[in-house]
Amino acid sequence: MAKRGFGRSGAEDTEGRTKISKDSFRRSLRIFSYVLPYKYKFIIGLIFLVFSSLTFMVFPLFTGKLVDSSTGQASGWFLEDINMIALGLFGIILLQGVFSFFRVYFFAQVSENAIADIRRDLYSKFVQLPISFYEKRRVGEITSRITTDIGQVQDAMSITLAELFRQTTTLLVGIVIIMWTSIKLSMFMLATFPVLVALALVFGRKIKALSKKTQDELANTNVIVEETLQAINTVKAFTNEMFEVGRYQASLGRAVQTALSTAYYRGAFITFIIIGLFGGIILVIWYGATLVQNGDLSIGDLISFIIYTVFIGASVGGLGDLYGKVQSALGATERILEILNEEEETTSKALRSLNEIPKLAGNISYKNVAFAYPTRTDIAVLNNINLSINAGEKIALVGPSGAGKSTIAQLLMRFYDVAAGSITVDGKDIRDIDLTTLRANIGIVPQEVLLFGGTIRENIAYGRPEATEAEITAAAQQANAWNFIQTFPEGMETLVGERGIKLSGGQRQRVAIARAILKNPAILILDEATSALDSESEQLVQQAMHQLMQNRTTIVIAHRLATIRKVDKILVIDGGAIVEEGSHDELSANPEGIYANLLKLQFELN
Ligand SMILES: Nc1ncnc2c1ncn2[C@@H]1O[C@H](COP(=O)(O)OP(=O)(O)OP(=O)(O)O)[C@@H](O)[C@H]1O
Repeated sequence: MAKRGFGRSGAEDTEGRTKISKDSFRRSLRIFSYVLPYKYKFIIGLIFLVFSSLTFMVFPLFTGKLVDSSTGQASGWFLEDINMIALGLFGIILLQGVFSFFRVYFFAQVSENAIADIRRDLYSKFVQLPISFYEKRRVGEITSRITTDIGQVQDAMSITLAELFRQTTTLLVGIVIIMWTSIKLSMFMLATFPVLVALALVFGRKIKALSKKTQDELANTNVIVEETLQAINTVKAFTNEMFEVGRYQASLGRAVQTALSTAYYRGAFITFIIIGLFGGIILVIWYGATLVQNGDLSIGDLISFIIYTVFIGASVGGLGDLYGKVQSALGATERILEILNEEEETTSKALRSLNEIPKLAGNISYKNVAFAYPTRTDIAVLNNINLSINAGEKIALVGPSGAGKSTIAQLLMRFYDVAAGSITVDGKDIRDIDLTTLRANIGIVPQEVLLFGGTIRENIAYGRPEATEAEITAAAQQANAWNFIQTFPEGMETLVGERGIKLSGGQRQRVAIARAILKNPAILILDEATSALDSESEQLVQQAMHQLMQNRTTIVIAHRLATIRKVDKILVIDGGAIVEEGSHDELSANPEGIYANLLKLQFELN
């Protein structure tokens, strides 16, 4: 399971459960605001829950009376006839069945709808949270909020709460009824039976923990299998087959050891249940039988007493289990609420077409920009960056890996805010430009193009969802993508992504270029692919990029210097600062310069 760690306020154990306290309970109650829109259904469900719980409690009473009526001991009760009581019993069961149906039905309506609302809000929050939120957490951790945690809250809403109510009613009403039936026998039973059930519960917990340990050990052995099968080439290349077999066997040995020590406790548990719990029941029956013998109790009363005892025992056990579930649900609720309280980016919340968004001209200027990533505030990634690009100009950022080139581009999109200095677009600080307007005016062709599962058309249209068919086709043509798309039997309708065909790196880049063409932004960020494409594909991509750059302010993050000779200005970045600046000719004329050296190096490599 993903590690939990959202800087929670409540104390949580390793399984993500929160101690039940007034405070944690009060905080978690806020999740019930999601139930409010469905409150009438909730109340109806609650009424059926009360009815079904109460009819359930009448069942043993009628059973006892049925037995008593056979010996004529039921006289004086409102139903005396054996057939009438049996009929009444049927009636009760029928009612309970019907009540239970409506209880489940109404609670499901409430919980399914409320949970879908929470899921929607959580997802909507996720996509609107700033990138820095994601830097601090792992994806597994975040997705477990929307799966595991929500699942626990759903259980709580649909099952746990109802069960809690039902078991508590059973316990309280059960005790009142048995007291009323026979106070002596009740005292005797209450002194023994619940103690035994509680012991069984503690014992059961211990076994559950041990079983979990066994499962973990087994999971460890599976990790070895998965790892080695995935890297089977490496295993064979290093002739480490027997080494891996040994590792697997050692891991299996540990799993067996844990399983065997669990079996010891499990055996003891079963023995305890048989001797202890059933022994307890025998004691109650024995004492009850002596009361019957002395004429203090009727047989029917004893039978209903025993059934109530079993009910009470089950509810004591059930409540213990429910306590753990409520703890988990509280923990999950707090983690969900914590995310819902996170501050989101100030993007526009309305769905607007790109045409409605104001167009920027694309004059960019960085003034004394300094920056450190929120996760590593101690490391200055950029220092004192000054640059300006006029609308329509093209610049290239070059420099060693890790110099800060991509960071410069990311700051322009306001994925992060600068630590010092300012970035302006058209003379306005980007912190004062509406975030949606800013980003809608920037197009990006990333290094690694990720396509969504869907058709090629949908992937291109992602650049501007309202684009017409003709516009999409034109974009594909300009991006040099049309030709390869035509070679697929389904053309634009070809599925890509996980369930579809896999496009090559160059093809994916051309889809990304088509997306950017469709978006038609004033500013363009081209993050060149680090791995070289084959020369034909390279040429097609370069042509398409060239087409895309026309009349746009462009920042090229270049890894291969051959592709950037035509830009207006080249900035050499090293250690987070601009160390050289000029045209290709100017920079290559300085033999001591970094650019000239990079050129030489690439030339030698090629
Ligand atoms: N999300 C991040 N969190 C923390 N540090 C980061 C993050 N992204 C990049 N860095 C660090 O910032 C520095 C600059 O990274 P950046 O990606 O801007 O370099 P680059 O010049 O684009 O490198 P490359 O050419 O390899 O893509 C590097 O030292 C990198 O380790």
